[in-house]
Amino acid sequence: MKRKAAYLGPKGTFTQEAAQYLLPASQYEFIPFKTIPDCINAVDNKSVDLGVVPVENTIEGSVNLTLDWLVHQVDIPITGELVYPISQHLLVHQSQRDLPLKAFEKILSHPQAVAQCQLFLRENLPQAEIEYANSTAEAAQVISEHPTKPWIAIGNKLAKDIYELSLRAESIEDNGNNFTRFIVIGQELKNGSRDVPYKTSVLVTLPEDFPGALHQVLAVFAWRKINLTRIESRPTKKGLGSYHFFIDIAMDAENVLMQGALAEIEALGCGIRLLGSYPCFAYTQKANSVTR
Ligand SMILES: O=C(O)C(=O)C[C@]1(C(=O)O)C=C[C@@H](O)C=C1
Repeated sequence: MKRKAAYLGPKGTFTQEAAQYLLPASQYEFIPFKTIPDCINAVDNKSVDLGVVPVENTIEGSVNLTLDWLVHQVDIPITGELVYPISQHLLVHQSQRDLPLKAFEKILSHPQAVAQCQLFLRENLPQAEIEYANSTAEAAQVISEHPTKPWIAIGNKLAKDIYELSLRAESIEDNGNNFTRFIVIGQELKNGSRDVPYKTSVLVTLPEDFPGALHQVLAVFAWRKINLTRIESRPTKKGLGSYHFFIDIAMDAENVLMQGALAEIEALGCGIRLLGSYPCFAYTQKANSVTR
């Protein structure tokens, strides 16, 4: 029987592309969910085996909803990562395809997609109101359901084909270096061969706020020459000025150096939660050529 993989839907999202790139269709059934929390909850309540959700983009930064939901609402391990290229396009209903850009009244898309195209939108569609959708594909679907409206969606070519839309402008992101990091959460993937680099994600909470508290934590990694690939603070939601830190470390949690580092952070009185230790896959041109 096929394993079940949740992704942010509906059909035609970047998350679907990433999930299908990473997980073989022969082994997985892909199930769309309306929102990122719905996806994560489906993994948590075991109605699916695993889920794929976006976590960070090169232009716009963190997907805070993913980070916060993983920390505050559930306790599910991260079991893989894929960095996937993103290209945003303007999609319109066939009946609106000859309308000049300045005549469109509304732009629909996911907030991350809109943020990736700020310069283009300011220059070419300054008059249009922006309406956020749960995903780029949801925006494309709305356009397909409103053929007479002068509305435009930002999304990918998969959504263009699925919802039978026209391509009005291609690759409109502000920076060609547009990649999104997706994570796999839940049981399995993790089967990277040893030449796939491993990463460990932890959540660190400082014991109290004092000068140099964060410095002490970072020193634990620095003197061991352990490379950090990301550090992100998010509010603990317990009060203004109260933060915890997401730290990504370029090392497998089983490495003795890492175990020493994590033990030392605990000895400093910090709270430390292991979010996952997992293989990091990168997209290559040849479809489905991920090294497993
Ligand atoms: O809306 C989609 O298509 C998604 O898969 C979500 C998402 C995101 O949240 O970052 C994924 C990749 C792009 O950066 C834009 C949107």
